Amino acid sequence: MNAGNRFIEVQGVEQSFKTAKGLFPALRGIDLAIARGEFVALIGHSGCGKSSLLNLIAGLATPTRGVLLCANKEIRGPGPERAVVFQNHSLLPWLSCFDNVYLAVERVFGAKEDRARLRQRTADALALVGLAHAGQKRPGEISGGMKQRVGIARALSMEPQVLLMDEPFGALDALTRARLQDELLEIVARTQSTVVMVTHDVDEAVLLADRIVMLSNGPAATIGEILCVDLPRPRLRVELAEDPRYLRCRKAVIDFLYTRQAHVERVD
Ligand SMILES: Nc1ncnc2c1ncn2[C@@H]1O[C@H](COP(=O)(O)OP(=O)(O)OP(=O)(O)O)[C@@H](O)[C@H]1O
Repeated sequence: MNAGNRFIEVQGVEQSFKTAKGLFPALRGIDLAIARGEFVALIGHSGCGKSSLLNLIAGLATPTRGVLLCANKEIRGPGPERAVVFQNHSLLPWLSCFDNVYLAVERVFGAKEDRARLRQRTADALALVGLAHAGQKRPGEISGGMKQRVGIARALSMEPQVLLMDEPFGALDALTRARLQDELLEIVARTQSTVVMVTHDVDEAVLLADRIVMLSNGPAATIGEILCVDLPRPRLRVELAEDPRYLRCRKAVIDFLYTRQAHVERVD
């Protein structure tokens, strides 16, 4: 990766948490460079520190040691260029889907653009995830998959340079999850976004990512291995199922998780 391609940089990062029993070292010695437009999946056993690393890139936490950069600027807090999608979608239940997205659009573009333009941006983002018809519904009136799509629309509506996703499909049934993965592949291809996604799902990581960053078990988790997924795009899940390259990548991740980092907790 050449120097100009180091869009997100994680340099010598350590993250420790204060606990009742003293300082808990969650992450240690994390070095990672992510290129603009790259899709990176973070995978590892439960509790190894995936969310902690994502939160650091999001600027929701500051590292105990080391530094994180986005476009050569130190990450010192959250910013509209780095939008986050959480597993629980975190929509405001009293607002319509449209207004949930509008709120984010207004925060980012409200100072410079008129109301009609902001509404157009909101409508475009909902259309991008196939929810043009559901704008007036409240989160309580739509399915889990639709809520997650609103969360993605809200993130995309900010035109972020980076999409940070923490197990965005983890709470969904397998079919809905597959559909949203396919939609995400299309959206990312269209928007050329840089994506960092935390997942427990080996197939999801291989289907979506350009590189899979595998974290070792904690405490003091570090990057155990990075796998380049050399599958051409567009990727079609039905064709991939029997592709030897797909199966090779899948096996490499499974070997890492179950042989080298054997652990009994949940990994799909
Ligand atoms: N605020 C905190 N205070 C104390 N310990 C924390 C805090 N946040 C995370 N930890 C600990 O740091 C470690 C890493 O947590 P993290 O949530 O990043 O793991 P994860 O890989 O995302 O887990 P999961 O896959 O189960 O979501 C865990 O042992 C967790 O208990």
